[in-house]
Amino acid sequence: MRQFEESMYQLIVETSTNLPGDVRRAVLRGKAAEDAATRAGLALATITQNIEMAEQEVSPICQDTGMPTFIVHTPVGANQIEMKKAIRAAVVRATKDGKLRPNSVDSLTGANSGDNLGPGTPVIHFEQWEKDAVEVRLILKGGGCENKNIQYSLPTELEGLGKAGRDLDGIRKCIMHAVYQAQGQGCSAGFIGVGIGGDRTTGYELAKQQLFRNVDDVNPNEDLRKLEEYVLDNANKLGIGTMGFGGEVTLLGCKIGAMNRLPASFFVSVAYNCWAFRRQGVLIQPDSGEITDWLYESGHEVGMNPETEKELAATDAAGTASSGREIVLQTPISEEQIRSLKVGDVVIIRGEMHTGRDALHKYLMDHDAPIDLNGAVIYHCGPVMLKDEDGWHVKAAGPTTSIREEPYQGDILKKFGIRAVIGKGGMGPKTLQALQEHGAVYLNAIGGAAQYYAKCIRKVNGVDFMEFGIPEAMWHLEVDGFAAIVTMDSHGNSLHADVNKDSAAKLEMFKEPVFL
Ligand SMILES: O=C(O)C[C@H](O)C(=O)O
Ligand code: SF4
Repeated sequence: MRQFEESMYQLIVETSTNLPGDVRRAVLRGKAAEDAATRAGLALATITQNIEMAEQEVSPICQDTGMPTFIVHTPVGANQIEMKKAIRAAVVRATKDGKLRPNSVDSLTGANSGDNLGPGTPVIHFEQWEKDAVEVRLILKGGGCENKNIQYSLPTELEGLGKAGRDLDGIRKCIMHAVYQAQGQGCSAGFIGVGIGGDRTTGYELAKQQLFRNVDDVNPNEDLRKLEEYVLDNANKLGIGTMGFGGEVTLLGCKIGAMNRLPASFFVSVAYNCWAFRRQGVLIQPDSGEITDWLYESGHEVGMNPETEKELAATDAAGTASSGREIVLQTPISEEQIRSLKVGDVVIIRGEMHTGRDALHKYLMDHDAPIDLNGAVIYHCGPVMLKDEDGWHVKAAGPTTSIREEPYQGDILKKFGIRAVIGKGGMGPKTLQALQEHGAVYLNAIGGAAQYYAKCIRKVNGVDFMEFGIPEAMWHLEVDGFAAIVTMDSHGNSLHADVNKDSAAKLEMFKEPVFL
């Protein structure tokens, strides 16, 4: 097994940087179904471009490289202890090389271990089988979409859908509701894995297992096949759209599995995965540890932007077409400039912005900021950063889910004079009110487009709070050409509130029984 560690390293790099062929095809199908001259069309064009960039740069598709989860099948007698050591070593090396973000955080102290090792991380499951080869599958599922997983206990009462009973139709309602409740926050358009039955733990495990199925496979169980097709067709009628911008494409894949349950329990567990659906697998020759086969079609075979130049032109056109306006904002930004912006405007940011997420927002509530934030732009982002003799470099830097900062954001805006917040998925009424009172905007960047945004960062001007760990530190970044869409303005308008309301109304269309 000399080569096993190297093989695991290759598996991690491939999974993090090169989206597999079946997933790419699903994204392309979504793009074809969406009107290019809309906000969702623009988002999909950015996503496809980002997928290409990640492959070319061999850098993370999304900065959140998730919870590395390895599922290993071994022949009887294989040394699992050695394999575990090799997997952990490969994880450490991939983290050092910027292919994985340091993502293992002490739940009590908040300390980041820095190398992705820690109690419970990475996740490694072993199972024996009677074949000669070793099989390793890896999924890198990010935190934002993980937060959108949901588990239902039937019978239950569902918002908009009424009673969901212990039958196929009750399951149908749960799945439709699961897609609705995720809105754009798990970086739709997404893929869902559903586990029917089991207990609370094995139900979620089964849901995650479904994510290892090929996007284009056909469920051998006739009832489940019908349900998968129904959900895929109908979830797209909810109008949530890519990034929750509204539109035709909300779901790209639906896979459902069933297992036995206890008489008293009936769980439907849903694992929501973003479009950055990173999973791969390899077959390993057990003596040498070398890779003999990849389990999913390589992304390399499925080009995302056959006519990149034309696409880019179309993207720019779409950006302006969606609102008719494209506005350059140079930091620091004045209140007057902000007040002139409306939902739908595309802004291009130039100057300095500052990253800040969970740890920083909590801190700023009762401390001073290390720099002057008057007129500043805060970016909800936990980047992948590497340091060499020339200083820090940004390897991946897309937005994180903003709603987590809802309890703090309004107060912090006012306290420090911040004029713009960039993130994804939108924020709630408290922030909307503060935007109006103080004169600020919420800008939605395209979730997962970590290479696309990293390219806009010209220089790392500095960093504060390194003690929070790389993703949570406050990075001061010099940007140019950083495009984002105004989705909440200073006049009380919120695209997110509108899409939420519209999709809630549409959800009610699915109230009547379908599977009797
Ligand atoms: O942690 C991140 O950078 C992003 C996260 O996956 C999210 O979707 O919010
Ligand atoms: S930021 Fe979006 S694309 Fe990245 S892991 Fe989170 S949910 Fe997925």
